[in-house]
Amino acid sequence: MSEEMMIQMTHVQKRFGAKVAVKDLSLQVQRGEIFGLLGPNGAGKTTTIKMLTTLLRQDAGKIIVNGFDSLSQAQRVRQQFGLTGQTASIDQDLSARENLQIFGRLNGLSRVAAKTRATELLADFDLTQSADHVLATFSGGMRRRLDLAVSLIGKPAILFLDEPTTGLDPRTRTQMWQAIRQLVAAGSTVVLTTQYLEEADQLADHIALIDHGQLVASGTPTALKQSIGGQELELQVSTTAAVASATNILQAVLGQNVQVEARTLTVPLGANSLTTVAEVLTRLQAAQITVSNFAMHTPSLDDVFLKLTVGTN
Ligand SMILES: Nc1ncnc2c1ncn2[C@@H]1O[C@H](COP(=O)(O)OP(=O)(O)OP(=O)(O)O)[C@@H](O)[C@H]1O
Repeated sequence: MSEEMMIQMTHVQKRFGAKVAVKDLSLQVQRGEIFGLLGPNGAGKTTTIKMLTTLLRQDAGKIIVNGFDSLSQAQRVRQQFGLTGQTASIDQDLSARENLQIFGRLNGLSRVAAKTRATELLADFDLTQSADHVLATFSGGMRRRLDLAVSLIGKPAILFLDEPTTGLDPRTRTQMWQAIRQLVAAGSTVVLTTQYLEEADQLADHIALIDHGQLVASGTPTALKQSIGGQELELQVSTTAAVASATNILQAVLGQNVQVEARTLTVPLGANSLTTVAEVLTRLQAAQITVSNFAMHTPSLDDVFLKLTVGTN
């Protein structure tokens, strides 16, 4: 395995009875990146994360985490990562600082080291001001940041973030994204699962989209969006009588097939789209065709998701 690779899964399979939850899945996570694992409900994300974190054993294939084999070196693999979602085990009657110190001690740090680490993490996650308040007074966003801080006590090489911002308001979500970006800037590798495609788009360097336990697409968010097509121009003419001549103009200028639905015309745009769109408008005006609606669309990750996955429901 190359030095840059933090996780390498090759031809991994997992069944539950007759149900194949993960089928011949191969994935690679580079050191220092945010890797987004996406897929519809039942796609196999949880099963994959459980195998990566040694909570489940795969039936076939190989998983190497930071150089260690998930089956024969499970203990070493467990030392490589932090997991979020441990807030359940955090004591509500203690302060953020006290909780961090306790987790530090549980992670094998000395009393002094646990204190120092707690102070560092409180500063990193903007919790210094509330450090000595009991958790019962914390907002959802503060709890989530503390949860992230707790998972980083042992300075893990990899962090698994499962739905890190579910239920947070937009402002708090943006703060969480900032905290995650800072982690990666400081050298961590993050594996992220999320229902929010915008979150993956904002954060992930690389995305693997899975469905029915199989990889259906992988790449940077930009590459995935480009893979399902580039920009489209959509315009609506005000009268049905103008549809035919507008179609001719679009075809002539853009050299692409025009999709017509009632008075709405849709056509893919190539490179130099702004110049060609300007020409389309000039020609439509010259032909005295009135446009009642006009839009340019760039595919979003939602489009990628909907186009490439089916899901179980
Ligand atoms: N312990 C189990 N026993 C039987 N089937 C299981 C078990 N765990 C998962 N499955 C099945 O394996 C498939 C993949 O499940 P998994 O939980 O990995 O999907 P997921 O992508 O995490 O879905 P979600 O987004 O809903 O959490 C599903 O069809 C699920 O019903």
